Amino acid sequence: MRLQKYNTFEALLVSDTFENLTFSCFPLQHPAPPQTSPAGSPAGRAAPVPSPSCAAVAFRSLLAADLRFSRQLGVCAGERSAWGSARPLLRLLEVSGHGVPWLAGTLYGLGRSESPAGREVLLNLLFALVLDLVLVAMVKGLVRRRRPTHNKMDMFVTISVDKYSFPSGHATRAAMVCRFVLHHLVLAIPLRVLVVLWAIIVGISRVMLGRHNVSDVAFGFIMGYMQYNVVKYFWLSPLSAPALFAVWNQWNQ
Ligand SMILES: CC(C)=CCC/C(C)=C/COP(=O)(O)O
Repeated sequence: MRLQKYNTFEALLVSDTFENLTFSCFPLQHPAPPQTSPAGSPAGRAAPVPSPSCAAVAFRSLLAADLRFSRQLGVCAGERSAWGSARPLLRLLEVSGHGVPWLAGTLYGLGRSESPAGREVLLNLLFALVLDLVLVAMVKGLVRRRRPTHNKMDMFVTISVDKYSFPSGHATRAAMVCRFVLHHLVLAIPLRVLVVLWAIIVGISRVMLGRHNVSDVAFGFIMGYMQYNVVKYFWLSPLSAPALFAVWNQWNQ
């Protein structure tokens, strides 16, 4: 049977419609009474099928709605999709929220920065970006939710866990970087609004490109928002990490 290939969470997610979901996971109607063999022997008895709880039915309904809604929003999933002509623009947005340019830009800034305060902020941004990659990889590897079937796997630089979609790494990074930038950069109001808009648009574009379901992005935003709290808690400074800054200063002399 097809379901035997999946773990429980995947089994809930492999079907694209509510109807498929009910048939491919657990039946939502009450099962037919178990059949017994003519002799009534236990060997001939069909295993009873458990009826799902209300919470399980509600959860599955939500997942089915998520899959269906995400498919409808995937209007740039291919060149021939409804809004396929906007795909190159959305792919540009994809690169703007990708880990490689953010890591490369931060490392470049660190190498060029001459002020200790600037270096401290950039070092913490580097820590935040690495933390984000590690946490997202862990959750993706644990949940193992497959990307939507309408996604074209033509993404720019991926790692093995990126075949999974929960949570969206772009959404976590966008939310975390947005909070980081708003806290540590002195920006005029229009620029602050632009940063927030960028984060929101990066998230929405993941669903429009067909890379993710809405729930992947929603959870990604929440996770990224909370990741900034971790960065703030473990903020690296000459006081909290004197050895690190001593090595750094030595290296830059
Ligand atoms: C290889 C490096 C440094 C980062 C990978 C960035 C990436 C491809 C994340 C996946 O994002 P989504 O989960 O939003 O598709």
